[in-house]
Amino acid sequence: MTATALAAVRAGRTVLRDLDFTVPRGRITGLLGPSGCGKSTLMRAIVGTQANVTGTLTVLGAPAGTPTLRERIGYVTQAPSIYQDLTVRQNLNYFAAVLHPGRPHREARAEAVTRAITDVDLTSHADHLAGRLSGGQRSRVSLAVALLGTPELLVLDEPTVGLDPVLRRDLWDLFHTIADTRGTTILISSHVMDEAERCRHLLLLREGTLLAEDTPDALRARTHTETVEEAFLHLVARATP
Ligand SMILES: Nc1ncnc2c1ncn2[C@@H]1O[C@H](COP(=O)(O)OP(=O)(O)OP(=O)(O)O)[C@@H](O)[C@H]1O
Repeated sequence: MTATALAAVRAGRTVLRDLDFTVPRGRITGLLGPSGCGKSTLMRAIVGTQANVTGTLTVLGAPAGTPTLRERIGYVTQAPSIYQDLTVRQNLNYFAAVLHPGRPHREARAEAVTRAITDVDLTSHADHLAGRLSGGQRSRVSLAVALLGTPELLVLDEPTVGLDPVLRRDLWDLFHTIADTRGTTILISSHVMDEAERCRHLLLLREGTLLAEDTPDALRARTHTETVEEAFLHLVARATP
């Protein structure tokens, strides 16, 4: 994925400006920055749902928003997008039917559902109501929905927000497994800087502009800091006159 001179305007205000970056394929890229800096807007631009975007944005070789990209991208928004009054399997059956409707696809659908439930390690909860699951389990159901179409690109908007450290670690292990075993490109946003250490590539965003694009190691090395959080603060201080 590459962006050149990417900008976005929301309600008359420029919320992304002059972004140039590359997201490498088959790896985990972290989109990090404080609340309100434009992470969700950028993700919406990438999946093609954001209005008033200018510049060039190429996703999986096609301009962002191209209809054929829809089934090649899995997108998990911040707000839970699953039905609380359905079980985990019923939720997935429903979304699988939207993706591949019709009787001829029935077997493939059932297989895809079972695989997605296994992928996110929820087999033992498959028949539990989504509304009775913990926050972390619900996040995993949303992720399973996104995995149904075997996407080449997964866009995950703050998937670990509000989760305890153990669940966060488990989810990150899952993201790495998905990237490593399937070559899926993953873009994950977070405002928690320590999550940056788990990414292969980083985009640091602040007030709609890109503060840095680098690997965590290179970022720490060139700012002479120990953590990405310190590196971020160092770069903010340098950028503020
Ligand atoms: N529906 C909207 N209409 C107008 N402006 C909006 C809308 N949603 C967000 N914004 C503005 O766009 C800017 C970027 O918001 P965005 O949601 O992309 O940030 P974010 O980094 O994802 O924040 P958070 O981490 O809190 O979700 C903010 O200044 C916000 O006020």
